[in-house]
Amino acid sequence: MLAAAGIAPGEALCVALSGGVDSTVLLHILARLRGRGGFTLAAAHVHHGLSPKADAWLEACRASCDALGVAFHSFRVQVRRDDPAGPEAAARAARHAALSRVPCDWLAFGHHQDDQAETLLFRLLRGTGVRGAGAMAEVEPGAPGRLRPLLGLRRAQIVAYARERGLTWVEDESNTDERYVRNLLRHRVMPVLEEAFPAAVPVLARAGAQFREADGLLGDLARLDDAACGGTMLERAKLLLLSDERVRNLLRWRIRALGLEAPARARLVEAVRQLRAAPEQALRLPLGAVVCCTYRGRLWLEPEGGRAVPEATVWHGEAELPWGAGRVVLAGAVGEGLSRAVLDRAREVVLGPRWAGLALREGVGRPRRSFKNLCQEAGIPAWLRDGLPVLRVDGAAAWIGEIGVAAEFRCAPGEPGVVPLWRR
Ligand SMILES: Nc1ncnc2c1ncn2[C@@H]1O[C@H](COP(=O)(O)OP(=O)(O)OP(=O)(O)O)[C@@H](O)[C@H]1O
Repeated sequence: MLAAAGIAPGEALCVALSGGVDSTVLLHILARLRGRGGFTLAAAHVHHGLSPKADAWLEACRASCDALGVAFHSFRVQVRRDDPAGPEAAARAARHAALSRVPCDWLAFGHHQDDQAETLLFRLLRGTGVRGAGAMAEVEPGAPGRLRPLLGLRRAQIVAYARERGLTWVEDESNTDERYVRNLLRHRVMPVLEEAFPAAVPVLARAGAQFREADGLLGDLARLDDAACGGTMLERAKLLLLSDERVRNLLRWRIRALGLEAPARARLVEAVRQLRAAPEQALRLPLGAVVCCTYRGRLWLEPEGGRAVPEATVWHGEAELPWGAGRVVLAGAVGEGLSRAVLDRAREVVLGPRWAGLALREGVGRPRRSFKNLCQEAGIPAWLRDGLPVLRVDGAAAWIGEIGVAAEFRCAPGEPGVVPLWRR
């Protein structure tokens, strides 16, 4: 398995050592393989301070490492018992954050096949999608990567190994809420399941591997659909040519690519329904941590609560300026856009957001219209207005993204001009 993970000679492995039987056995096996595997070995223990035995666990881990000549790291983390996520989840988050600071190429965990089967069942019963049903992978590339070399072994095999070799380990007596449900599953449900289906554990573990494979394929499909729909800003019309399932899969994939949790299925179902029901309309569809925005044939995701209003930048003739998550390209042209001569004569040209009292005259002889009126007429929804780029020339609005150029700045036929293009 270590070879299959692509562990190169000289790479640093670190066992996440709780002091329980699983990670203690893992430590012993890896210590024996050290010479042949060509990797360096260390272990790290996280002291959560939740149990009165926490100090003893840390010392037991240190002693196991000393006996094997394995470098030992320990971390003390603060876990609030009243954490809104619950002490178990808070401890897990703090533990994983601490472990990811260990200077190593791979962290090795002691999860085994019974853990895998329980994880899958637990997640299915709590409600999960294909991603969650994939449970735990043997190899998770990353920095550091994660390995679970014991995933193919049953708990009983691990305990038998530990007994045969006279290893000592500590027992975790914690019984907080989530543990309680997990323990119920482990001690009451699994034995009944195994009585009826003797191969329940390996079968469930295999199902996890199949879900993981399916999840990988869904990711591949989303990547293809994303590219076909235009990449960064999706083309709504192309997106709607896909089946509902593929649109949902693509949105889910995009949300995860932002490092966020995918929303509940019902939310995605509703969002896709609304996208189809009003294919022309500007929409803001809540999807948990993000909002799916559509406007004029484009579709994109924004953080919930909207994006920060982009900052103003002075223009010194650059070909483009950053604007929020996108940019404004200022392309040279003839007889089009803003008059180059007028811009060159200006004391200051700034790309920034709208300001109070902003108004613009679209044509010679036409009245100056307020920003609000211009937006209303152009059908620009209120939620999009703070994010519109405005080119301000000596205090006057010369161009507003999605609206256009002011009459007094417009380039005459045959004259050199500058055409601003907002690329999101
Ligand atoms: N306090 C700890 N310090 C270091 N490693 C730990 C600690 N607790 C658990 N681990 C590592 O995590 C593995 C799984 O532990 P356990 O089953 O208790 O955690 P879990 O909460 O079910 O899993 P996970 O943290 O992956 O969600 C252990 O075999 C061990 O490798």
